Parts: sequence; C-alpha cells; structure tokens
Amino acid sequence: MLYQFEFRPYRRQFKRALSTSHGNWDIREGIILRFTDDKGAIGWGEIAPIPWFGSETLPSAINFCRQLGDEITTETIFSIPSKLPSCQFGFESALNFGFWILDFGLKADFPNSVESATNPQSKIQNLKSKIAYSCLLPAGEAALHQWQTLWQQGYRTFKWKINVVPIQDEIKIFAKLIQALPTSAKLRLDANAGLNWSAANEWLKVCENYSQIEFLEQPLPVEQFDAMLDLANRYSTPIALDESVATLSQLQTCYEKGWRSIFVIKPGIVGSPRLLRQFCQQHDIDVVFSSVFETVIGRQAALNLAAELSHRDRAVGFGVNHWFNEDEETWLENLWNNPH
Ligand SMILES: O=C(O)CCC(=O)C1=CC=C[C@@H](O)[C@@H]1C(=O)O
Ligand SMILES: [Mg+2]
Repeated sequence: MLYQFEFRPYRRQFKRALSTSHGNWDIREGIILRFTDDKGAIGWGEIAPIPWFGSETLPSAINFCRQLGDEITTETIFSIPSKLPSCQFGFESALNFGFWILDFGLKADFPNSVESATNPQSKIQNLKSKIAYSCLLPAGEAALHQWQTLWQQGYRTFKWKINVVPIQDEIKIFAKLIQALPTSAKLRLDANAGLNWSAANEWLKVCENYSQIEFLEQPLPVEQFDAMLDLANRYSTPIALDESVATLSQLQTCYEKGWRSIFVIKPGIVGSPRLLRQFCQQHDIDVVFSSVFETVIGRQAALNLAAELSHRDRAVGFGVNHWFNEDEETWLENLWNNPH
C-alpha cells in the first residue's frame, strides 16, 4: 500500500520544567507525521524521542523522515530498523486510520477514547479491564500543595520523582505527603536510575511501612540489573524497571534475565507496536504504560495500545497535568498550516 507522506518537526516549551534526577527537561521536541491514502483518508503519527532513555535522537529521526521523500509504503514502515524505535512507533501508529483529524476537529472512531484521554477517572474501554490514570506530581515540596487539586479532579494514583533534593530532606517531605494522602491513594516513586545501593535500601525500608506505595521505579542505573533483582527479592514494595526496559530489545533481555516484577512501557520509545503486541501476548508481564509527554497524536496511539495490552488494574501514566500552554488542536492546526 502506498501513502502520501508529510512531516513537521516541532518544539514545545513545557509550562513547567520537569525536574528529575536526570536533570531538568524544558522543551519537548518531536515530529508529527501525516499519511494520506488513495481515497484521501488521513492517518496521523508522532515521533517523540527520549535519547537519554535510549531512543534515537531527534536529528536522526528527522534525517530518516527526510530521506523518505513524499511517499511511503507499508513495506518500508515495517522494515524501519530497531535503532529507530520512536520512528517505528510513529510510522506504525499513522497506519491506524481509525484515528484522524477532520478540519482539526479531533475525532477518533474509538467510542469516547478522546474523552478518556483527558478525564482522569474516565475509563478507556478495552476487552478485559478498564484503566484509570496516574498523574505526575511536581518534585519536592510542591507536591504537598498540588496533590489535593489533582485528587479533586479525580486522580487516585500519583507519581513523585525522588532523588531531586537531598535524601534526608526528601524523606521528610515524603513523610508529610504520605500522611496527607488518603489511605485509598496510590503513590509511585520514580528515582530515574539516580540512587545508589545504600539510598535505594533506605527508601525501600521507608516504603515498607506504607501500603499506599504502589512501586519504586528504576531505583538504580540500568547496568545494575542484578542489584535491582536483589532489591525486588528483599522488599515487599514492588520495583518497576523503566530506563532498563526503554526499548523492546531491553524489555526482552530483562525478561530473559528473570525480571518478573513491574515493567514500565513507554509506547512512544519502545519501538514497533506490532512487535510489542507480539511480546505482550506471548508473556504475561506486569505492565505500567507511561507517557513520553507527547502530543495528543502520540498519546492517543499509546493509549490505544495500553487499552489493548493492559490486563492488570495498573493506572496508566498519562495523567494530564497540562504540560503545555496551548490547546492541543490549536497548536496542531498552527503547526500544520504555518510550518516555520
Ligand atoms: O509515567 C508517568 O507517570 C508519566 C511519565 C513520566 O513520568 C516520564 C516520562 C518521560 C521521562 C521521564 O521523565 C518520566 C519517567 O521516568 O517515567
Ligand atoms: Mg520513570
């Protein structure tokens, strides 16, 4: 099958820089793809790399798009190399013509799927279960002042970045946060690979006292897999791998090396949805789907995958904390009609 192909690189300033133990992240850069088939139907896709997680860089994705010219076939799409995982995701997603934009009035042929993309407690319909949303809290003390607003919006699961301030101060803030949160709330801690063995044990000893802690995400660097496997066996608080399983080949490797706790999957950078589907159908793994702070195009494609492949009641990390200032559709219309 042959499609007309167009693409637009984009840059979007976050409303608030994202503080993680990787450092601060201010700008989301990516590429929006548009396919048009021989009947004029339109398919949209998004390439949203996170190089420091192990995906390709934006320049390499742009170079890949440039060398394609203005036509593309399904054969080309399904032969995109695994060294371009965000491109694999973006191009395969654009083939899903069930989701299109008519005159920039966002429309999808999944009942209520767009509505569910913003309402935290709405449920994405899927075959086996319904999914709620988790929302990222601001790092540090700010979390104490933000969680109530998000709770009133309907969120019941929150994620809080740790290793952003010195550990003793952070544990004091954590104690205030966990005391303030209702007992029915769930809290995820994300260290972004920034702890050492001693600090990881210190955090896990603290977490042991609180049933609201759903998991500790990526406590140690990617190369310390054995140590994380050891932690997973020592404590009752589950460990979730994120940076360690950023691409499909890493996911397969960690599974083969015996990981059976939680896998955080970021569809936007993991690679081919077709190959991910095969892996998740072959292995009954405990998955949390997570955003790459993409636009509504990549988000909807990722949520459709999450709805299809989630089969445990794990909230998806796509809570809308309004990362960007502009309204999505206005932004997209401007990007497409006024390419700079
Ligand atoms: O998973 C979520 O709840 C939201 C997404 C999220 O936390 C992240 C997205 C992209 C990069 C990281 O800063 C961060 C993560 O480490 O999971
Ligand atoms: Mg993470």
